[in-house]
Amino acid sequence: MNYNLNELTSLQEKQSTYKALKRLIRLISAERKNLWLALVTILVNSGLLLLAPLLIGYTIDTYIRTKQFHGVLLFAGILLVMYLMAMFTGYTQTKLMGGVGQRMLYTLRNAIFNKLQELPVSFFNQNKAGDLISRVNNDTDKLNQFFSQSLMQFIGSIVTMIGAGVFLLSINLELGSAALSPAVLIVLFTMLLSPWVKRKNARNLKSVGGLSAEIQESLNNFKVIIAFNRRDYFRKRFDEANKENYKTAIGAGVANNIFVPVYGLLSSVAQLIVLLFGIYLISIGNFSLGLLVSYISYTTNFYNPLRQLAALWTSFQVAMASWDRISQILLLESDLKQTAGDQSITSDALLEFKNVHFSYDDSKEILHNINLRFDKGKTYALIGPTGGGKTTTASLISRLYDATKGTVLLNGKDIRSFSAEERTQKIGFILQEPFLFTGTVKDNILYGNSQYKDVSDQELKKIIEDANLNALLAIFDEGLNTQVTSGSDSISLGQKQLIAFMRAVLRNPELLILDEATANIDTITEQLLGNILNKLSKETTLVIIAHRLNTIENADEIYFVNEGQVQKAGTLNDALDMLLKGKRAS
Ligand SMILES: Nc1ncnc2c1ncn2[C@@H]1O[C@H](COP(=O)(O)OP(=O)(O)OP(=O)(O)O)[C@@H](O)[C@H]1O
Repeated sequence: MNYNLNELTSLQEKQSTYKALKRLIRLISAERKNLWLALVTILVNSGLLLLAPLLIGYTIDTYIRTKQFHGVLLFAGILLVMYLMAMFTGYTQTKLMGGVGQRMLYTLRNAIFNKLQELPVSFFNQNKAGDLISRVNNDTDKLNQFFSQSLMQFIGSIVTMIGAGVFLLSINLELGSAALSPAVLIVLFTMLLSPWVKRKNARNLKSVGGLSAEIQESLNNFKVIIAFNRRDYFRKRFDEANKENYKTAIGAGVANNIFVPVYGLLSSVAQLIVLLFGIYLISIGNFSLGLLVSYISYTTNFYNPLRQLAALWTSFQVAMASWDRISQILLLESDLKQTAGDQSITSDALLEFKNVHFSYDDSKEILHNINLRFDKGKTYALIGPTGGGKTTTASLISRLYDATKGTVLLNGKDIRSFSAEERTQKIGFILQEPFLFTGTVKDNILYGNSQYKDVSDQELKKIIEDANLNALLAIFDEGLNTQVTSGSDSISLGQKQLIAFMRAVLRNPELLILDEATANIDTITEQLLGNILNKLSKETTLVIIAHRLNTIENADEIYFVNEGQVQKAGTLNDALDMLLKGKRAS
C-alpha cells in the first residue's frame, strides 16, 4: 500500500475545500457551545459598529444642523457606551476563540499522534520522521492560529460587510449600487486567485516538512557525518532544502500579499464614487449631508472588513493547506488491521507459512512461495547471506508486514485474525538494533508487559531471579535503576541488546525471535544468554537469526534464506556448505 504522504499530496490536491471544511467542522463540533457564544458576541459587536454611523448621520441632520447641543451630547454619550460595549464583546470573543484554538490544537495533536501509533511499519518506511514532526507541530499550529485569531474576525467581517451592504442599498438603491460595484471585481479577483494561493502555501508547508526532515536526518547521523568528514555534503543538502524553503516562502508571501493592495485600491475607488455621486444627489436635493456622512461611514464599514477579509483569506488558505496535510494522516487506514483472515486454511504447527510471497514495494519479490513450519518447543535457525531475506521472514512471523500472497498461520489460525495484543503476547522479537526509551532499566524491561505492570522492585527482582536473568542484570552498575537515555550512547549496543533480551524473556512468549540478538555481545555473556534460553519453558519456540554459526549449534532445524527462497539446510555442516558455495543475494 502506498503510504507516501508526499505522493498522496499530489493525488489529493484536487480535493474540494468544501469537503475539507466539512471534516474540519466535524472535528470542532465538541466546541459547539463556545463557538455559538463567540458567534453571538461577534454579532453584537458587528451590530453595534453598524448602528454607529446611522446614529451619527441622525445626530448631524437632527441636532447639529438645528444647533440643539444637548441632543449632540446625549448621542455622543450613547455612542461612547456603544463603543465600550463593542470593545467588551470584541475581547470576550478573542478570549473564547483563543481557548477553542488551543483545545483544538491539543485534540488534533493527540489525534495525529494516536493515528501514527496505529499505522504499520511500511508507513514509517515511506515517510521521513522530520516531515511527520512538522505536520504534528507546525501544521496544527497554523490551524490553531486561524481558529484563535481569524475565524471570528472572519465571521465578524462578513456580518459587518453584509450589514453595511444592506444599509447602503436600503437608504438609497442607486448610490448603494454604485458604492458596491467595485466589490464585484474583488469577488471575481479572489475566486480566480484563491486556488493559486492555496497551492503556493501547500508547496511552502511541504518544503518546511522537507527542511525539518533534513535537520532530523543529519542530527541522527552526526557521528557518521563527522567520522566520514562529510559535513560539506550535509551542509550542501541542508542548503538546498533551506533554499527550496526560502523560494517557496517567498512564493507564498507574494501570493498571500496580493489581495491587500488590490482590495485597498478598489475600496478607495468606492469612497470616491460615493463622494462624487453623493454630492451630486445633495446638489439636486435628493440627499442630506447627514446621510452622506453615514454613507461614507458605511462604505468604510463595507470595504474595511473586506480588506481585512483579504488578510484573513490568506490565513484561511494557509489553514486549509495545513488541514489537507493533517487530514492525509488522519484519513489513512492501517492495512494491518485485525480481520477474519483466510479461515479455510488451518495448521497444527505453532507457526506456519503457506505459499507466502512478499515484496516491500511491488517492484521486487523478496520472498517467493515460502512454505515452512515451526513447532512448539523447538529451536530454529535462519541463516543466509546479507540481504538474503532473514529479517523480512522474521518480520512476517511477527506481522510487521502482511504477506503479499499466501497465509501465515499462528496457533493454527490466520495470523491476521489475532488482535495486536494477543499476537504480541505470543510472539517476542528482539531486533537487530533494539530501541530503548528514556527511563530506567526497569521501565525498559517492563515495557508493554501488562502482566507485571504494577510490580514492586522486590517482586521484580524475584521474577528476574526465577527467569535466570540475575547475571544479566548484574552487568548494569545500578541494576534495575540504571538510567537509560533513548537514542544516546550512554550504554553500549551490547547492553541495549541485553535489556531487549530481558524484556522479551520476561514476556514469556510462545515464540521468540532473536534477530542477530547476540551480534554485539562478548562470548562469555553470549554463553550466559544461551543458558538462559535453554532454561526457557520447554514450550517456547525459538527462531534465531545469526551470522555466527556457533550460536545456532543447538538448533533443531536450520533454514537457509536467500534470493527469495527458504530451504531446509539439514545439519550445521550442510548450512555452512550452502553459505560457502557462494549462494549470495544478487
Ligand atoms: N523496508 C524495506 N523496504 C524495501 N526493501 C527492503 C526493506 N527492508 C529490506 N529490504 C530489502 O529486502 C531484502 C532482504 O532484506 P533483509 O533485511 O530481510 O535481509 P537479511 O537477510 O535480514 O540481511 P542481514 O543479514 O543483512 O540482516 C534486501 O534486498 C533489502 O534491500
